[in-house]
Amino acid sequence: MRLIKVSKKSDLYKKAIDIFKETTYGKDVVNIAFSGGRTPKEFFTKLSKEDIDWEKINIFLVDERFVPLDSNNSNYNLLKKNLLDKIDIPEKNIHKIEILKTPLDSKIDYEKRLLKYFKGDIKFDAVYLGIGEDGHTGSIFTMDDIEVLEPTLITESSNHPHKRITLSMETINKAEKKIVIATKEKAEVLENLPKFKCPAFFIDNPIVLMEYEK
Ligand SMILES: O=C(O)[C@H](O)[C@@H](O)[C@H](O)[C@H](O)COP(=O)(O)O
Repeated sequence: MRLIKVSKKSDLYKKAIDIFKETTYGKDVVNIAFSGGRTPKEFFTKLSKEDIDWEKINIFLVDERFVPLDSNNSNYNLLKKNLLDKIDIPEKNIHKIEILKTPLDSKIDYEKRLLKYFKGDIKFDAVYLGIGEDGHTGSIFTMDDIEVLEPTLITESSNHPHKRITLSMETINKAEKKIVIATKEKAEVLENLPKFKCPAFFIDNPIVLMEYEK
């Protein structure tokens, strides 16, 4: 694990942007997956103001709640409002998790498109992750969820609303970079990860951007 500690929230997002830019250098096509939740909102807003060649960036979702895409609870909607609507990116570069008739339909559809796009081997250049107070990441909530070897899975948790479609830990871990953005409220969870071995503990070699309380 690479731990980068910063004392200000704004530096947390600055580091996340630096890594984003580093990831794009020298590449003709870049494939990045973003998570939802509250943490990335400001990161998306700041990222939208950067000088980035969006033509070469393909944006995917790490996870999605099974709610209409224009709902305030949709991860795609968060990404759209705070980043996609503010940048010049071709529609074909945006790979959302479509909300179809059932979560299974959505999972199958996303997985099919991922496999087609990555020609069978789903490897992102970077995956941006958050961490829940219970140690979940993406929408991977339980130890059983971690074991799934398929590229995506459907999950649910009594502590979190909505069924979810999420990349599996297997897929997340194949990414070249796994970046975890942790605001200071998450310091305690991060500290306890080795003890409780919750899903976020199983991210392989992450870059953890952590805001610490001064
Ligand atoms: O859809 C989601 O909720 C997420 O992708 C989830 O994994 C999130 O990253 C963490 O729960 C942290 O959420 P907060 O940033 O809201 O604390």
